[in-house]
Amino acid sequence: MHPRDQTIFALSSGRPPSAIALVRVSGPQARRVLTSLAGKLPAPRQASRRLLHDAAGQPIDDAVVLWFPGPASATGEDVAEFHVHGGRAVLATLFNTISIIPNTRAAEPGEFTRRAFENGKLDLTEAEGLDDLIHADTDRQRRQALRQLQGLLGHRARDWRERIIEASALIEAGIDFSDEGDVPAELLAPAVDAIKTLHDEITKVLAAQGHSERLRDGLVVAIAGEPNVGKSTLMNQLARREVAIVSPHAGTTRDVIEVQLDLDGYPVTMIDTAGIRETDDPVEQEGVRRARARADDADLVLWLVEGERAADPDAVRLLRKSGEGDRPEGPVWIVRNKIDLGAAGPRGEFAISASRGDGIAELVDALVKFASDFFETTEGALVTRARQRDLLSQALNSLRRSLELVEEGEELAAEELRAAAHALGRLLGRVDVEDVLGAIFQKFCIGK
Ligand SMILES: Nc1nc2c(c(=O)[nH]1)N(C=O)[C@@H](CNc1ccc(C(=O)N[C@@H](CCC(=O)O)C(=O)O)cc1)CN2
Ligand SMILES: Nc1nc2c(ncn2[C@@H]2O[C@H](COP(=O)(O)OP(=O)(O)OP(=O)(O)O)[C@@H](O)[C@H]2O)c(=O)[nH]1
Ligand SMILES: [Mg+2]
Repeated sequence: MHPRDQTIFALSSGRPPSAIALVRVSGPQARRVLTSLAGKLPAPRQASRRLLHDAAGQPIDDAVVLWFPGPASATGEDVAEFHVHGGRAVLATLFNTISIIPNTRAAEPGEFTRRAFENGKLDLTEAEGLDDLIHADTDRQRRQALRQLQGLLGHRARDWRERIIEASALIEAGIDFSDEGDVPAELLAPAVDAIKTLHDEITKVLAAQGHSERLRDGLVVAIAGEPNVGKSTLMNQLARREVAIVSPHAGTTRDVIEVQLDLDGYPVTMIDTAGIRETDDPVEQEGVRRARARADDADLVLWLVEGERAADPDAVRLLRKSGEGDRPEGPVWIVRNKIDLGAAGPRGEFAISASRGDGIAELVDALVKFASDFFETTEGALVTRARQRDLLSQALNSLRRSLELVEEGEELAAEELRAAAHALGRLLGRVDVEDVLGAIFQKFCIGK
């Protein structure tokens, strides 16, 4: 039997033990699974309380079960759900009992969604949105993912694809009409207009993307500076817990330490690094190397200084020196720590006491403002991944070439339109799916 025809099951809720666990079953045997464990088939789409039994007739658990006959189910197949007590032994017995029913097996990551996709319940952009929604940590990430799950990009892409195919039909009709050589311009005018409008619309959607791809994994802010200035203390203050070791001993932090923060809905990865200095200790040298690398990649560096000392401009410049390629040097904020000891820095610096908490609220406000500027144009963005951006750009390039060709009355214009439609077909997962499906679904959670 083909793996696609097997009935799959998985724990769709979090790790046991949990108060309640949801086990989903999808495929042709879902009905049999449900009736053999829970007795007579419950009414479709209605919660029913049942005592579940194993193959020997022994009780497993007091449960709630649901029956979604296909195709009106999340996967498009027959689906059974078991809402059980989320203990390890309950789940082990439940899985055992299901798996001895022929043609059933444990689901692979993303396999439920893959089946939903294959049964036309969602397109590829919607499946990507679903995965993002499951991994969303902040409210803004959630809203962006939900827009995608609801098909906002998918609907636009479907509409563009249809209109491109129509324009290409117009051109082909024009070419057939003229027996030889050049196609009369007035015949092609409607197609030209249509292509121009499409080109404008796709350009706008791409331009409105902002940093939406970054909203998925967050803004990176690195805390850097010389040893012992209080970087780890600041990190703990921002994280509101003891993530990093603090000690009066210079060279305490060696590894790069990360915490995920939710700053007013903006996801921020805060990084604490080893104090940067010349050292003979090879372990510390490696720490300094990592600190430099991460700070160099960060979207923002908080450069911590203490006491009366001015920030060493050379050290700061060195940190951000490798603005190689097209990446500009990123911003650095000077943050003066330990102001409780009396030293006040020049204006334009942040002044804090990481250990007492002075100035932290102001620093956090500024970070929120920075994040909100960074993600400003992201609100409402429809494009959230490189895959989507690349395919839209390809469609756009093909449209532009087809416009040049059609204005010359060239037959090849239709070919370029077909390429544009093809790129949108790939975006939706209508064509050439095999190479992307594995890559997308294997990163999904089990049970989704
Ligand atoms: N218990 C439970 N909760 C869940 C899910 C689930 O599968 N089970 N979901 C899993 O993703 C999400 C809800 N998504 C769902 C999507 C489609 C259908 C469904 O039955 N669709 C049918 C009927 C549509 C209708 O009548 O509204 C269909 O599309 O034909 C159900 C849940 C989140 N919560
Ligand atoms: N008085 C005062 N002491 C502070 C403040 N912030 C940190 N310290 C102290 O400064 C020392 C160094 O703090 P850490 O946070 O470990 O410094 P670090 O920059 O992470 O040091 P390395 O990891 O070694 O580079 C500790 O003894 C802290 O308690 C502050 O605001 N005021
Ligand atoms: Mg430290």
